[in-house]
Amino acid sequence: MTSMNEFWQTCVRRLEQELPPQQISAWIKPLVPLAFDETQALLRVSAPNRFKLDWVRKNFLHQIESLATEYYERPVQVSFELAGSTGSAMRGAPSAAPAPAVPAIPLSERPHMAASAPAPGPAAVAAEAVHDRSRLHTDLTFDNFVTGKANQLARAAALQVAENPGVSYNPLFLYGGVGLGKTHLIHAIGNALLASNANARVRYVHADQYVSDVVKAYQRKAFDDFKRYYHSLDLLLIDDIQFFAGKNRTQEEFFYAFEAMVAQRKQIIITSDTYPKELANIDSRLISRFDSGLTVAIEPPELEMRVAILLRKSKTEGITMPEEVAFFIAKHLRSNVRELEGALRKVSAYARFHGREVLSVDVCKEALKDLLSVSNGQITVENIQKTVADFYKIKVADMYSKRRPANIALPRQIAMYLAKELTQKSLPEIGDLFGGRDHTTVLHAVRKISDARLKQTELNHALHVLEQTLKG
Ligand SMILES: Nc1ncnc2c1ncn2[C@@H]1O[C@H](COP(=O)(O)OP(=O)(O)OP(=O)(O)O)[C@@H](O)[C@H]1O
Repeated sequence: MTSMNEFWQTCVRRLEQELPPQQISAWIKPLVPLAFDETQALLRVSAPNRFKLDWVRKNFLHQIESLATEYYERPVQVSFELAGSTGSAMRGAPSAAPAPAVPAIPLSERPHMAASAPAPGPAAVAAEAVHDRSRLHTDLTFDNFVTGKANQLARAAALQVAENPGVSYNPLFLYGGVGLGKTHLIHAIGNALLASNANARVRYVHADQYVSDVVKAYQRKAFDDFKRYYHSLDLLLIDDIQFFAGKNRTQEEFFYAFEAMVAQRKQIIITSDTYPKELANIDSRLISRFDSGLTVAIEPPELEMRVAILLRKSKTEGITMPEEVAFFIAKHLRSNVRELEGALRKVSAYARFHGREVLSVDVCKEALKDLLSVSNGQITVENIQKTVADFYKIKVADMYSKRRPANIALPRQIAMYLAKELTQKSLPEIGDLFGGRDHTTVLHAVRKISDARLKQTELNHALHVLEQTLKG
């Protein structure tokens, strides 16, 4: 038996001693351990549906993490995910595989709870059914969305749309890099709308899921049902629309859904990793539709906001985090909120394991050793190359390669420009680090980008985001 399976058996036995049998059969038995990642000390566990997933995450995460930490004799993080999904459930992006009009989990399938258990009442169960149908994650609300300069416009637009769906901005198009809160914000809009109108037909869908719904409708010859379902929604939240790239049939279907919904003043909210005109392999008709409402960016959080996020999240998790500790983490981890959440979980698992009730900077240094060594505050050319390559979704290797297509040449010139701007390196040194290029090539890139950023708003915005990411 693998050590993971052995752990799981031990874990279930231990929980059986602590919890009533109904809770064990309702929540614990349906869980399946998937894999234990030795290097990250991360245990992945699947839950059969979103309802159970939310519930176990809320109520049993710490218990299971403590047991795992005890068993493996080092701090272990547990990540729950939906059975059949590949991504981490921490991302809050449900990716269950629904046929278009999916019924909520039948009440008969819902677990029966012991009186002493943290059980949802009938109203909560009904609300869960609505949320299950909408695929909304109830934890992602405006209340727990921390605001700062980086996201205040996006939040204001989102609030406006939640209050007046279909009227103010349609579509609302939110874009920004990974882990900056786009998914959170659109769930918040859905949750707010359902709170004010429980009958509203709301649906969150990840673009990937929409693509697979189209494929299923195609295979089952069920396009009428598919259309009827999507066209009948009051609010459609579609996440990561860049995944539509090259999927022509999906784009066509979405175009019809879009036209039908907007004509009836039904609200559409779209997120993407970039602004509409920059979307690759998406039909220009769609791009112009995306741009016809309001397009707002979410930028990487500034220092104060990162601190506020850490303080807020630690409080929610019941962890005492002094401000200096929050500042320490926030100064070192700058790229996105998901990274901050990961750090917080690591630190708290470490502290629990070592019996430290109050977190200190030393505990953080120790717990985050690996993360901190990568981002030790120094801006290096390697750092710039990696950040720019990630941003433009090209390979880091293309920074040194001789390839010259425009989608590579421009990011490479941007990276050279940033290397000159943010490091002490000379032009020849930078040239060397970009695959042995001549210093005149670097000079040309620096001049070209500094001129272009004065004239092109989008380029200037991209540079601003990159500088912010690199500088923190
Ligand atoms: N402003 C914020 N306040 C509180 N939590 C936040 C905030 N922004 C992001 N988060 C949290 O950070 C995590 C990542 O955010 P989210 O999944 O919304 O990112 P995203 O922009 O959709 O990223 P991706 O493009 O990778 O899907 C989530 O757990 C979310 O709740």
